[in-house]
Amino acid sequence: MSYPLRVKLVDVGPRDGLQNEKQLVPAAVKIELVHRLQAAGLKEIEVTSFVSPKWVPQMADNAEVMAGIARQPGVRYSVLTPNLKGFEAALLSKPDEIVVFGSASEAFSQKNINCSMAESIDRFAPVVAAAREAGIFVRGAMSCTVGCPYEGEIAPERVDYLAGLMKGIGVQHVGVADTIGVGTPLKVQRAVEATLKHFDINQVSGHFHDTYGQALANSLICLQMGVWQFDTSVAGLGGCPYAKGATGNVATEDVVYMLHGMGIETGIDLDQLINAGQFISDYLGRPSNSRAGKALFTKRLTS
Ligand SMILES: CC(C)(COP(=O)([O-])OP(=O)([O-])OC[C@H]1O[C@@H](n2cnc3c(N)ncnc32)[C@H](O)[C@@H]1OP(=O)([O-])[O-])[C@@H](O)C(=O)NCCC(=O)NCCSC(=O)C[C@@](C)(O)CC(=O)[O-]
Repeated sequence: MSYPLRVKLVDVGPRDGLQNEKQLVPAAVKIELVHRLQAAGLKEIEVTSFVSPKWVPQMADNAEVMAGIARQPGVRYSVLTPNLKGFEAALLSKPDEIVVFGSASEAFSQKNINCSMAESIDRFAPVVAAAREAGIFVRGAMSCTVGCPYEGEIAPERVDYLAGLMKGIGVQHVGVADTIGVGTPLKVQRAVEATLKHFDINQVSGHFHDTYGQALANSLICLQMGVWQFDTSVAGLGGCPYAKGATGNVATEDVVYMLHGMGIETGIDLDQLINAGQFISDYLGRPSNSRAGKALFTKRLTS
């Protein structure tokens, strides 16, 4: 079995991780989290989303957070933009990358962005065109590629269809997301295979929530398929407001621990990453969801 020599992780903690928090997290805390993540060696951070504040109040400080970051050369800062209004607002914050987000499930598309899959693509098309015209890289997040909180299991044909639509409007990279963390490795493999009909292996990443404890196994099977880019969330923060019961993304610390243990480079300093996870967990007043993070932090205290 061969594995990639190097893996790129995008920490989505400041956006996906915090969007579902009931208490408003101050912009200064979000900015400090971004600073700690870049200090730990993360080269891409999903900072915030330019969505409706009525839908996701936690992200209402998007411009303030983007403006407050002391940007580090070599680090890419990405933001979610569901429509032209969001893109135009995001543009003022000079993101390196924008993310349009669609779903392989019709029901989730309606609940999350208030439109059908086809309508979402019509909305994304001018956003993608404008971003590419402005020289901004475009990623597409594909939600519910194995399971949906409203429709249940999702067939790979739905992923094939969505990936084809994303490709058709000029999206440059897609994330195969298990939004509610129900996927198991062979189902995830089929979703990735469906995506690979439209995108090159270098244009595909995995985005796995860990609700059922499958996210590391799902990441591993992707690695075996040659996928080398993953979204992860420091301290395993997260959940989507429109996917009730789903827990956070796989913890960045757990993925880094696994990858380093396999001899795969990430460029991330695990000690500093654990500090970042501890910082946000302390702020939120609850333990980190990262198994490796907790174990290594306890070991540090007792040695
Ligand atoms: C898409 C909309 C806006 C449609 O929402 P809508 O209500 O259908 O929008 P609308 O066009 O009818 O406009 C209604 C109001 O919203 C405003 N509006 C319209 N657009 C914007 C905008 N961009 N920014 C700020 N305001 C906006 C607009 O100006 C208007 O304001 P009003 O006249 O009533 O005062 C809404 O459904 C929305 O914001 N949804 C976002 C939901 C969300 O953020 N979900 C979480 C992210 S996805 C996710 O987490 C999954 C992912 C990516 O991580 C991968 C995975 O795990 O699956």
